[in-house]
Amino acid sequence: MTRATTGTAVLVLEDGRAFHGTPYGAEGETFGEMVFSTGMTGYQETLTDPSYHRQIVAMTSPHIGNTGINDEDPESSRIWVAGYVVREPARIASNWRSRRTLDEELRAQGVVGIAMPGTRALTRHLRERGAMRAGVFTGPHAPVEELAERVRLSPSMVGADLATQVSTAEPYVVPAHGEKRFTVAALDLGIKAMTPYRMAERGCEVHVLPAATPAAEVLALRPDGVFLSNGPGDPAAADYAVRTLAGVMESGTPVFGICFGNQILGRALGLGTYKLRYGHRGVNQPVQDRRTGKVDISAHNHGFAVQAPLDGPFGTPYGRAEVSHVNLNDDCVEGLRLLDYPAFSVQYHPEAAAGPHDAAGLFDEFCALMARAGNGATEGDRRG
Ligand SMILES: NC(=O)CC[C@H](N)C(=O)O
Repeated sequence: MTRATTGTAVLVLEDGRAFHGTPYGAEGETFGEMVFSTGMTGYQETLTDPSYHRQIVAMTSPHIGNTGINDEDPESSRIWVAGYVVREPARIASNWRSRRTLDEELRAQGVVGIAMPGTRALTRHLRERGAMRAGVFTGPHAPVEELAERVRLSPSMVGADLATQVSTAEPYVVPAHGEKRFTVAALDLGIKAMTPYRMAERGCEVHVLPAATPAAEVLALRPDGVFLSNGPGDPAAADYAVRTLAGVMESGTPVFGICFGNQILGRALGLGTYKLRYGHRGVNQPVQDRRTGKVDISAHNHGFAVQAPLDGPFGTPYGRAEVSHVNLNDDCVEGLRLLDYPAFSVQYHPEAAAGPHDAAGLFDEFCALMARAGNGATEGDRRG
């Protein structure tokens, strides 16, 4: 049972706007970039997604915590969000898998949050004014203008290198389910557990590597393909990953990237990245494959995007490339495909944790790319 909400809490934005409510989760104070997620389901996956490191997440779905917390759905070993904002916490957690309440879990992991009636007003404010920093303060607090000043002193997301802070310290292997077909080297820039799982299901043995692993160490595994994961922070600050990818691409190894990985591939192609006004976070973003016209409803969590020409193929150091997918809400780049090199990437989340499974076929496409490149056990195991 969730405790009765007592006491006061306030959410303060860097522009001085304040929202009042009651404490939810741990008491104290926290700072981060204020973002909102429109997902109606999947709060457990959202909370444990390393891409949310240093972000305070507001849920637009008004009732959060209904199914409690289970031990199967976390996407990593801890909650990563810097703070949590909900409208109305569920008073009862009810699900056969539930082990404890969301409130208990937030408290146990020291995550400061607020329950407040104004989540709609907050979301509209961010949509109009754009992304900004925020702080949550529980208990008796200083005047709002003083708190806003402290928020303005907290670090910005622009220029933040965060992937190295969330990445695995040591490499580890996720074995293939059934017969092994491919060796995949996955650069962990903030990887979610479901991602290597989706590849393992397709016969990939996935070697998950720390974010700053140099190309020579990646290639020493003699991988059939290299995967670049999602991750937190500004892609413009992750030069080490761009360098690693450039080294990998000199070898001709197939590449697949998602989210942060799409941005890193974009940078390796010589493209720029920029901060979106307020980003895409949720499980119902319409993305169109420009080759087939097919629309996937997809899971998103990104605040930056790649700047690329939409009017046809363009030149890169690896031959021609094109924008493969666009978001139908705002036309932003949602995927890149190289035409003269076996590499592609998407800005969204085919691992679908949480979210619809429309884009799961992209993992099959990666396997097909590795098979076509003449790698993998299906082509005869040449590596002995
Ligand atoms: N989920 C992700 O990989 C996010 C990528 C990047 N940090 C962004 O906000 O755009």
